[in-house]
Amino acid sequence: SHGWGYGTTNGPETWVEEFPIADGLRQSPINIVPKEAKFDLSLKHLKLRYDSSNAKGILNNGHSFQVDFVDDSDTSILTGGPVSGKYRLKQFHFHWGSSDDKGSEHTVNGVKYPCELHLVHWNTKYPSFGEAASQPDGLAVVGVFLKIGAANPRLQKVLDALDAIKTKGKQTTFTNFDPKTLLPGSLDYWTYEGSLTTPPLLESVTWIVLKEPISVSSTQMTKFRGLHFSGEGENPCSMVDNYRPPQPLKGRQVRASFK
Ligand SMILES: NS(=O)(=O)c1ccc(C(=O)NCc2cc(F)ccc2F)cc1
Ligand SMILES: [Zn+2]
Repeated sequence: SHGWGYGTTNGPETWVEEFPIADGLRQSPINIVPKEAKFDLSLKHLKLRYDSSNAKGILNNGHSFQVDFVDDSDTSILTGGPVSGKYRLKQFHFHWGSSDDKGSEHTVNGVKYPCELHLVHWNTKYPSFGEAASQPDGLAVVGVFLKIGAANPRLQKVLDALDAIKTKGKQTTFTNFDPKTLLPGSLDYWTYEGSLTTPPLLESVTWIVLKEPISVSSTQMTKFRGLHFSGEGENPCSMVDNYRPPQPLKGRQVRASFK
């Protein structure tokens, strides 16, 4: 069947047919222009408190791979930053390119990074992720750029698990992992009101994009590219270029937590 994807016949330009919100007023990702971002003194520092024992499993969902977390208690939460209340970590995943010159969803002054990490959190004022995902203040996603440089040892445990989830639908246990180890030294961020970057493209995300990238080596990037969009026994289709291009700002203000 012809589910959404990133190919020529089911890619981002076609999503509006089934998900008309694709042309909505607060779509993501966007191009971030640092000079046009407004420093906002009222923005608090980002507080991320994660419990490594909440890591549960790692899954190839046919669009990316994600590391899922136990989210039945407030042990891995995001507070502060641009949000009020507590947001629980649900999963993290990545978007990447077929070559090192593209792959991120957000861009900075039009520059694409080879990869972008998304840490997905939901507002605990709602009973579940699914409920929160349909509310304007339901989700908070922290975006982290990956830049080609020295191999990043913090990524290794994730990358070593990919051989076990090569094809769509495969999953395996993934425990004792603290996603804080994937964050850069500075938590300076840009923030704006946006959406999920994949269908159903719901406009429920407060985006928190960190200014400082983390490193990844070209060799490590080839590990991401070894995954398949396709299932076992199907025509093999490399999982690459699973990014949506930047969307119109439509009057939104991007704020900066730093000068
Ligand atoms: N790239 S991103 O960080 O913007 C992003 C984060 C999460 C999801 C997601 O959970 N999709 C499935 C899904 C969406 C719902 F809205 C409700 C349930 C559900 F499983 C999609 C995109
Ligand atoms: Zn994402």
